[in-house]
Amino acid sequence: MASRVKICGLTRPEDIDAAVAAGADAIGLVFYDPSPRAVSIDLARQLAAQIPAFVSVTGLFVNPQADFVRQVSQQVALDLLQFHGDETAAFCEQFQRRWIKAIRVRQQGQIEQAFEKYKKSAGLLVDAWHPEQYGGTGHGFNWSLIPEQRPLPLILAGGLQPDNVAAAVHQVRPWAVDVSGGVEIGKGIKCAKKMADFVAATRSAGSW
Ligand SMILES: O=C(O)c1ccccc1N[C@@H]1O[C@H](COP(=O)(O)O)[C@@H](O)[C@H]1O
Repeated sequence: MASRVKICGLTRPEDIDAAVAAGADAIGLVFYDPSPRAVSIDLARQLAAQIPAFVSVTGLFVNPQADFVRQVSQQVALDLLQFHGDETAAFCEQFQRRWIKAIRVRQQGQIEQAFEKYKKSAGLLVDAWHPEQYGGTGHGFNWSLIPEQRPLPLILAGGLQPDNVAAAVHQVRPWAVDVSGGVEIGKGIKCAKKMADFVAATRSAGSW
């Protein structure tokens, strides 16, 4: 198996084209207003329409109102919902869409508990813990907290960049890696070269 690549927090049409050309398997659009990477529904609809078949589109939410998730889902061609806040499993399940849950890791045993709590998800995303931010911090965490036994696909995020993603893939062997800040030249402004280097470095880590 080889780790898939999701690039998150795109806000510009040219960055979508560059991410697709780089070989990203999935693109993430942020629907969380405080984020500098947040997109409006109108912009998201345009960006999603640019994405070709077999590259999936994920919508990222943080503690959203259910009506807002429904409104976005009706208007934007999303393949997957990503919940990055304190949402319960029951909340995430209500939309008749495939979903993944992100957790912010800071202690032993937390990931094992989340596998159980979110067992109906399509994957568990593990990100760095931060006292004030829900994600997109550019910080990593101690990968040795990640268990070998994984009842769900594990998506590794948090501070990944072209220079460390191969080591991350070697050590963790995640189903997928997810990057935002590590391929940017400014918040929400992606760099085509960094995205290409990130995908190439992930692929260079090989398969197992
Ligand atoms: O990108 C954001 O602004 C964001 C805001 C709130 C929650 C999550 C967010 N992004 C996700 O965070 C991880 C790690 O990002 P980074 O690579 O460390 O910058 C990733 O899944 C982003 O999609």
